[in-house]
Amino acid sequence: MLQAAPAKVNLFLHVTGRRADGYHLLDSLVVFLAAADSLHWAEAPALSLSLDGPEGGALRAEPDNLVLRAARLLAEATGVSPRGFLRLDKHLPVASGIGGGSADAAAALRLLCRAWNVAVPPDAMAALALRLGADVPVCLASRPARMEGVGELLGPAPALPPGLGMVLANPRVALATPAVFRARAGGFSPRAALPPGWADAAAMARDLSACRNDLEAPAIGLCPAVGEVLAALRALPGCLLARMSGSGATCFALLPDAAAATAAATLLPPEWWRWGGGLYETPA
Ligand SMILES: C[C@@](CO)(OP(=O)(O)O)[C@H](O)COP(=O)(O)OP(=O)(O)OC[C@H]1O[C@@H](n2ccc(N)nc2=O)[C@H](O)[C@@H]1O
Ligand SMILES: Nc1ncnc2c1ncn2[C@@H]1O[C@H](COP(=O)(O)OP(=O)(O)O)[C@@H](O)[C@H]1O
Repeated sequence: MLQAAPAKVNLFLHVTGRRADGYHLLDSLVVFLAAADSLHWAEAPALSLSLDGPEGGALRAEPDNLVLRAARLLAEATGVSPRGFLRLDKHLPVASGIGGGSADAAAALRLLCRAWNVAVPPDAMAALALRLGADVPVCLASRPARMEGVGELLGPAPALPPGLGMVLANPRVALATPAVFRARAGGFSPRAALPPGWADAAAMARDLSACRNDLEAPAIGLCPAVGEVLAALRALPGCLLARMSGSGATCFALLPDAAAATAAATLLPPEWWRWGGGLYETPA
């Protein structure tokens, strides 16, 4: 059994406030890309996880993978004993602002519901997801969404133009989310005003240019290479908009089509993690 765990990109990220517990209130437009980890499950009496793939090495030393935490939480919530051999094929860089860990956790919840033949009502599933991370609820459906609250309030995204292309680039520096939030200075941004949809990529880029990622400046302060990545993305042929995703350090460039994005990614420095393609096609 197999479940894709697609990368998320925050097309903009406004920090609109702060809760008493220190978590930040956000307004963000989230889309999912064909760039993905994949999680595999096979029958086995005990629960285990192996890490594979080009980015698996970065996680091998960590004691508690989000996939195993998701599995244990689901088992506890449904009263089953956790079982199965899980293999995570890791392609997305760790701690990079494209939600790889959150996508893996969401994929584990979905895959194990099928594998263990358990059903959890959508509201309870969303609550379980939120316990694993603020970004996990939006990753459960892996569809474009307007994300607010600390990540738990999900609404429809504006209708997106078909065939969008996206280039991702990461300078191979891990940025820890809490450190970037801590480095943020200044006040809060307003909620963005968005239209019901965009007819083409240029119109979308124009409206998105009026928004921002409020974590971009603090991330550049902690990791100046983010500035170099943004400059390189802006110089790509066909780039309509370049911005950092989430708490970084991965940045994206929006292009009018996926083929142009695939070609453009090859122009970036080979020592960076780089990817070009289209949006994730959510299975019906
Ligand atoms: C910033 C975002 C934007 O999509 O993406 P990433 O950079 O992680 O990809 C997310 O809100 C991250 O979500 P996630 O990575 O699941 O965060 P969590 O594990 O829940 O929280 C990690 C830490 O980030 C800070 N945090 C996270 C979310 C939020 N709304 N406010 C916060 O202040 C807190 O310091 C928290 O302890
Ligand atoms: N399967 C996983 N993939 C990525 N990170 C994981 C995973 N399991 C646990 N982690 C931990 O979660 C952290 C990623 O969190 P975060 O900084 O929010 O990443 P991102 O910005 O990519 O969403 C990593 O530093 C790592 O310690």
